[in-house]
Amino acid sequence: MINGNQFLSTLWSDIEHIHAAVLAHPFITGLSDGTLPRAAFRHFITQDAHYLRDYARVLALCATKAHHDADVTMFAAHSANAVAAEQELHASLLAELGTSATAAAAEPITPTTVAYTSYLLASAYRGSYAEAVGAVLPCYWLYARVGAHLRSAGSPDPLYARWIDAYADPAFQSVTDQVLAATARLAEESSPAEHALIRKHNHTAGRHEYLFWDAAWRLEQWPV
Ligand SMILES: Cc1ncc(C[n+]2csc(CCO)c2C)c(N)n1
Repeated sequence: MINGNQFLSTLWSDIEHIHAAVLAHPFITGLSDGTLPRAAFRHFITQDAHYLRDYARVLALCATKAHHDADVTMFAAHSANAVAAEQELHASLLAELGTSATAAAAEPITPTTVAYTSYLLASAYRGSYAEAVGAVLPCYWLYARVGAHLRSAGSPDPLYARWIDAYADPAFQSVTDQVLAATARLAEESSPAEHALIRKHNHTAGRHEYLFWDAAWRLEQWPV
């Protein structure tokens, strides 16, 4: 049997370079120094609103596939409450950006959002519980770490500061800790083949997380 916390260290070392690349990305440095163009932030929030709708479904699939009652309850609660809290934040940020959640929902879903949500849905529908957990993990983990980093940096822009405060919130850090604990337990109960799948999905989802920031920075649209 492997040690769950050691496995978490391996998972983190697999995505550490992605975390470093995200912190150095002009979208993130722009959030904390206030230079991020509003258009890029608006693109991000609009695409993230699309993303969250599918992410809630992916978490519901994790709940369906979980092996233990406690994990069913945890993922079902995150699907219902944690995602809803983010959706509320987005609705209020969109209002301050001069638009609305309804208007944002009518905007096209851009290529990177389609790629990431399709990948998550396919992994969670088709894969084992371990695969589904591997795929959803970087979403929590990278946001918790990025939020903690940005909190110490802050932002002179009140709108960006509100976004940072939401992800640096201890409640948000605590949902991440719950998922990390569930992942550690799962690893202790899983085969080496499942460990390899968790690592593969953690890495691929981490890469999608980077792309998501980058697409907002580029104001990505469908070229045709
Ligand atoms: C692209 C993208 N990746 C991660 C998150 C953060 N996040 C979204 S749902 C969820 C689970 C609990 O709310 C977390 C941590 C985001 N907003 N957008």
